Amino acid sequence: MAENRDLLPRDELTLLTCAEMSKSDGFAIASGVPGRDLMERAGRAVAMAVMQRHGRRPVVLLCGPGNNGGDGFVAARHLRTAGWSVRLALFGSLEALKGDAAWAASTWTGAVEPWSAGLLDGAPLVVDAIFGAGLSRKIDGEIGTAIDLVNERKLTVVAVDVPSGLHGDTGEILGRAVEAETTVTFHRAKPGHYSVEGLRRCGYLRIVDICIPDGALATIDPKTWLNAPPLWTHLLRRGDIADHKYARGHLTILAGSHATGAARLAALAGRRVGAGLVTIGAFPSTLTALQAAEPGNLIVEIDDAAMFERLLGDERRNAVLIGPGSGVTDRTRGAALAALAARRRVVLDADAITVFASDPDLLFGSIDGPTVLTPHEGEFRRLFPDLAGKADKLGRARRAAARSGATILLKGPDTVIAAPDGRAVVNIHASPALATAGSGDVLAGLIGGLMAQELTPFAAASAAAWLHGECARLFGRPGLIAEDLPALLPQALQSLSSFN
Ligand SMILES: NC(=O)C1=CN([C@@H]2O[C@H](COP(=O)(O)OP(=O)(O)OC[C@H]3O[C@@H](n4cnc5c(N)ncnc54)[C@H](O)[C@@H]3O)[C@@H](O)[C@H]2O)[C@@H](O)CC1
Ligand SMILES: Nc1ncnc2c1ncn2[C@@H]1O[C@H](COP(=O)(O)OP(=O)(O)O)[C@@H](O)[C@H]1O
Ligand SMILES: [K+]
Repeated sequence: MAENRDLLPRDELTLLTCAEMSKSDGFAIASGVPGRDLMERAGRAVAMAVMQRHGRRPVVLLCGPGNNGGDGFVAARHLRTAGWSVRLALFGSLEALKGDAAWAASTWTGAVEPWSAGLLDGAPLVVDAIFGAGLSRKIDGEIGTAIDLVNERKLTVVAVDVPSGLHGDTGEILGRAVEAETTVTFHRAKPGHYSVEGLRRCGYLRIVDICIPDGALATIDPKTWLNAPPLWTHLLRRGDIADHKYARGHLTILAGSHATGAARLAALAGRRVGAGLVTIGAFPSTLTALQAAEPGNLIVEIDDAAMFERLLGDERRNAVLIGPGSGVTDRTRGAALAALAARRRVVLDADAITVFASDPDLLFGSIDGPTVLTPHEGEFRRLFPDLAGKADKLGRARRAAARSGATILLKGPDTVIAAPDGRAVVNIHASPALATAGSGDVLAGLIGGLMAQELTPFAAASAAAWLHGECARLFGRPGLIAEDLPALLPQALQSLSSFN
């Protein structure tokens, strides 16, 4: 198999933090593109979005004290030139505007009004140019009142860069945030756009090119991408004439004393995604039941961790999945430690995460090879109590990956996959229908199946998360259950041909 089966960074899928975006602007300006040209393009793009997405109607621009407000002044000018009825309110004073924003305000010949609730009478379309990348504290006072009123009245809002109140990096809501119909952002999206709060508030996201030179990304060395097939589709095996099943890897899954369905779902996913063989290590009392199930699974008896360790004496068992239905037992803990010590490609999910709750450092100290942990928030809390329950999912997953030495796949509508070296991918290719028992087992099986085919943990977890979401989307009607997902994998894999 190919030597480097890692994710391929793609410029077009890069996500930039607010600081990285500001660095890009700096690069553009240093390359001879004046800052006001960037603002002109940004504001014009906002006006275009308003006109393309909405029929002509009165529009009110709410402008803040920084450059986000500057974009608003430019948009107001273009809308008025196009014949729209435009009113503009500024939070703060014209005299206090600086730099490009002061220039933008000087090109606006209409009235600059103070904020008043009356501006929203008659349900105008609202352009939210209050705060963007410069949001630095909770929104309250007059601006808070204005945002609350816009939201309460359910006015149609086009937001500039981010809905004001949404933090572009962490996806946190600082006090409150605008609920937008469309958000127009510039150059590249930010992680916050794809956080749960961002997905709720951005509406349709339009990413506009404002002519920042290509070289800008190279100077930033970005570390975050939106998950999509161009990152990893080249790593998926195509059939080779010399193939044999061992060439496609052998995934071994540890089942428990009950809930054998979890291991079966994972095994189906592992085989469908291309592992050459999948073995289920069965507890003695479940042996017969598992042997009577899917005929393509190999079943071996595993009483305890020592037996599992002996099983790994076969070098061809290159990937191991422990956790789905494995049980929170010494057998599970011992098997996980044996797989890590044997430097196999290891996926630890569910019970194999929970079993280390009393001693996470034992787990972290044992991770020295390609490893993925796939916690949901509850399981994450057990291993990383100090990082749990806060905003900034991306930052939390990154810190967990650095601390544990494993790739962390932190689940949810905005699944984050973070590698120990600081790289991260955000996956929003999903469906709420995945919130069904057993769907996580399928995901774990997909990761294990791809690791068996020697994808790196980061690439395997990214590809698996996308394929998992694609299966749910392909189902395309209500009533999805976990069993449906593996059956849809062939179609999901086939759909990747359009990305080649
Ligand atoms: N140079 C660039 O990077 C470009 C930036 N552009 C726009 O510029 C924006 C960033 O501009 P800025 O850095 O000036 O930042 P913002 O315009 O987002 O806001 C900064 C101002 O808001 C104040 N502020 C922050 N949080 C507050 C709160 N909760 N309550 C009250 N005041 C608060 C700050 O003290 C500062 O005065 C981007 O979002 C984008 O819209 C575009 O013009 C394109 C080019
Ligand atoms: N609202 C949602 N939108 C998108 N994906 C979701 C949502 N809720 C759950 N999922 C996905 O479904 C899977 C559920 O996994 P998990 O909680 O481990 O379930 P189980 O253990 O029952 O199999 C995860 O991949 C998660 O990201
Ligand atoms: K905004």
